[in-house]
Amino acid sequence: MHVVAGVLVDGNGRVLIAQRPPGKHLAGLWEFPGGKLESGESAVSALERELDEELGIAVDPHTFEALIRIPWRYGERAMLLEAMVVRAWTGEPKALDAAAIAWRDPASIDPAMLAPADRPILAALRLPLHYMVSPAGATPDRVSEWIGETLARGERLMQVHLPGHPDDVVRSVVAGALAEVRRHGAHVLLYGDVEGAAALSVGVHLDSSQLRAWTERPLPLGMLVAASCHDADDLAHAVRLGCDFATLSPVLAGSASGYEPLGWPRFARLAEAASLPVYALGGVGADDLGEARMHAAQGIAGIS
Ligand SMILES: Nc1nc2c([nH]c(=O)n2[C@H]2C[C@H](O)[C@@H](COP(=O)(O)OP(=O)(O)OP(=O)(O)O)O2)c(=O)[nH]1
Repeated sequence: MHVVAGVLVDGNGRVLIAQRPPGKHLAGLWEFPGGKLESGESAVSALERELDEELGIAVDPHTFEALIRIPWRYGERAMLLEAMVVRAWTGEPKALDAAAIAWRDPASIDPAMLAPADRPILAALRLPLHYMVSPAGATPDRVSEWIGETLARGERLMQVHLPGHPDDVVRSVVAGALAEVRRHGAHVLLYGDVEGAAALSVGVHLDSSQLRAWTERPLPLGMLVAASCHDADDLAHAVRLGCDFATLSPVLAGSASGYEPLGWPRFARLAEAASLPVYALGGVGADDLGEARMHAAQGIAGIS
């Protein structure tokens, strides 16, 4: 079953969510308006029709922006949920089919109120285009400065990785920067340190062996959990753990750990098959963002 969902975004960055009516599958949960493709219909035509039927608005399908594709399974029911961003329409959206509709800032939506397959859509909406990783080999002092410089450049998602330094030193670097990080509405993730992340109420980035070792999400919803993935198995595991996002590497350059570069076509196949936002990592820089977005990436991850 192929389902399309439209994420209407208004001029203030709020999105329209709709509550599924009583008697339907997932009744009472909130979703993005849309529905199933009819036979012979393309995804964009289906969305145009559904937005007319469910909200009474007219849209130009040429303006839709691909957001994320989520393969999902509700028991026996397997589906592909394809989400597209819609920024322009005519008419005032009305709840013609939904129990209710509401405009919300994505940051204020509780993922638990959404249909489960929509939680990765919310994650894709909230996450930025860049995931910045602290410079390899930097000292703790240098990483403290790097956090400030990175925030000043407008970046909002950062991983602190200080290999070879004790956990308490890394934690104090992050603790010292936390007020500034929060003031910017940014997020920081500790590499590999679940306990430290829980203590500081920040995110954690799991390495591939931790990804295998955990059997459930290591932190509550609201604290970001990310994972380093290299293949389809890793990505499937990250989805099972309920990770908010993953990095998939190496895309262009080989890695020190001996992985062969995936190349963009294989990256795209893996990212599309994964039900979570995926950042491209490994040999990619700021110039590759367009290429990455065309290949199903949430954005690019890296050091500079
Ligand atoms: N429309 C929509 N459906 C979603 C979302 N998330 C999600 O899990 N689903 C599921 C719920 C349903 O099992 C399926 C879509 O079914 P639907 O009932 O909305 O489809 P439809 O409008 O064609 O409805 P109908 O003919 O069954 O009345 O996808 C979402 O964001 N939007």
